[in-house]
Amino acid sequence: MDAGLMSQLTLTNVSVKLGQETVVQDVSADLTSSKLYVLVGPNGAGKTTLLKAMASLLPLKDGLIRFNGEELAGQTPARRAESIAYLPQDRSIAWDLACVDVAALGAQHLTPDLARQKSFAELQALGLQEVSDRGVFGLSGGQRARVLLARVLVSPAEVFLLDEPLIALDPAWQRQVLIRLKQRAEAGQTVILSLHDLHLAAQFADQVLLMHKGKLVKMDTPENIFVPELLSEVFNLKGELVSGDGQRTLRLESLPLL
Ligand SMILES: Nc1ncnc2c1ncn2[C@@H]1O[C@H](COP(=O)(O)OP(=O)(O)OP(=O)(O)O)[C@@H](O)[C@H]1O
Repeated sequence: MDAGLMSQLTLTNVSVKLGQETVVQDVSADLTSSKLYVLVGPNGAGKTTLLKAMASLLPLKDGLIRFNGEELAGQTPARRAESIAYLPQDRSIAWDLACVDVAALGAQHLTPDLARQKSFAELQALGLQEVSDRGVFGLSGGQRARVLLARVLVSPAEVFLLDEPLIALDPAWQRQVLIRLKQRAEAGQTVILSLHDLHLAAQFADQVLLMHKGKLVKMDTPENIFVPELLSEVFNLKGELVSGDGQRTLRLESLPLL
């Protein structure tokens, strides 16, 4: 992508308070287009909260989030939706609409016919062409998760925020979805997702955001994040990343419980 067309999501000293607790603390990062970012961290590290804050679904206690220099908090939801799409962790769907119609809800910028066409193409890419006319209540958990992912991917947004997009997917579809998301990054979009599977994070991420206790410990390449000291300090795991033939393999062992 031409450097002049790069888009940038900028977090400056972002803190979020939930109840009495500051659960995201002083996070700063520049997230640019054409990259796949993976948020990792133990349960309760603040990944979901940070993604919701980036989607402007939570107010900030401190700090700023800007997209291409413009503060998101001041924008109308419709304006924000032009730049940012969000997949929540909750995969519930309220109505038993056909898959193709659920996915088309993400493409409100198009005419109904074009939205359905685009949504069918995305469902096809996610292996759901045969069930596209079926009601979502009759799908398996993994199929429904892919329909909701399609709804996000048909949007015109430049940034995709995806909270645990691989939940409920079998191992083959976990990889297919990551390949699809990587294609989106290569096509110039910014893809930011949370994952618990560190092996997949190591293989697919361009940059990893390592979170622990509400703080961004480090944002860097998998090679510089999955090092023995950080794996032990943050995850209580013994491990190392082995690179070769363009592949990254993470070897992990448990340490005794703290
Ligand atoms: N409504 C709330 N009020 C108070 N604290 C909350 C609230 N929601 C979440 N928290 C706390 O905020 C912290 C961060 O939660 P968050 O869901 O962002 O973590 P996470 O990294 O996504 O975790 P997981 O991997 O378990 O999904 C946790 O300690 C959680 O208990």
